[in-house]
Amino acid sequence: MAWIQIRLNSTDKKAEKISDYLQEIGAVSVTFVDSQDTPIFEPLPGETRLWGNTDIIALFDAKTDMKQIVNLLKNEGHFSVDSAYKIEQIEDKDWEREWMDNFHPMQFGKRLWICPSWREIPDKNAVNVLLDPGLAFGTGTHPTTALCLEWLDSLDLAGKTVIDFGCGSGILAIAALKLGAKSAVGIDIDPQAITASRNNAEQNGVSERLRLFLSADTPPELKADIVIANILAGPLKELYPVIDSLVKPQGLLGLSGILESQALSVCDTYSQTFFLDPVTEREEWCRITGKLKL
Ligand SMILES: C[S@@+](CC[C@H](N)C(=O)[O-])C[C@H]1O[C@@H](n2cnc3c(N)ncnc32)[C@H](O)[C@@H]1O
Repeated sequence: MAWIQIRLNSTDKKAEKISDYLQEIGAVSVTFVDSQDTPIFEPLPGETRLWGNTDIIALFDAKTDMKQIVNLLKNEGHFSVDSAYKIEQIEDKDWEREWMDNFHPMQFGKRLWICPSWREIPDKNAVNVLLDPGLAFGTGTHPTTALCLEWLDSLDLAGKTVIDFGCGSGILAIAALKLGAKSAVGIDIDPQAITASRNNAEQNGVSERLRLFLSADTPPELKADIVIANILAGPLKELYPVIDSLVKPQGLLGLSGILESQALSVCDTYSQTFFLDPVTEREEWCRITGKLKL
């Protein structure tokens, strides 16, 4: 399978914002490379690097209209009309190798680590989730996933049931199971996410405790002690009646994928039936948590 990659240079400060935007407009992965340290990423012809810093490499499906992607980036002010960028067609194996070079174990909260399978596990006594980058969202590198993982790490999940709504790679459900949850359910609209979650659960030895459903096939009476949903503010508001109905009485809710500027309106919606905690922010993104009132 072939992919299209766009590479552009940015200041370190702007890189996260551009990465978030690239993922919003369909990038299946975004990687940062320190442009100072990597001779293979020399400045492109015509590119002046006033601040040195970061190369952003985003991967899109081969059918993507890259002219449209470039126009969207320019319209959003993420780079100027004459900024240098490079678009190239690449093969699966090249992309995988690039990911392997740039993906390292990451710690979330006190107990939890997400570790690529080809790296040494830094702390064998920690709760280690083995997870390799794939085509479904969720490796821990995005602030919204990180916020969710840290929340799960902070909870006592022993014996609890968990629903991961919008499971992507299954990272949150698998982390919850490894942190002690009794069982978990992953739900997604994307069949690729269901496949990725199943494979990742197998790799982590938790597949017997994880059930997976496409949204349309979700059993009607499904409920859990803890529901976590890292989608986006718009869908989270639209899905309020569905997500609300999935939480058991006195159950906990964690929401992410919400920009700071959207937090108030998501809180307005969910405070109808949840006691909400103070909002937690990270790099323009938010996490909203709470407890069902009834
Ligand atoms: C930002 S990713 C989150 C993945 C993972 N849970 C994480 O935290 O990294 C959002 C996921 O929600 C799924 N999604 C979007 N809208 C949905 C909906 N209406 N119902 C179920 N899943 C949805 C997407 O397919 C995607 O896999």
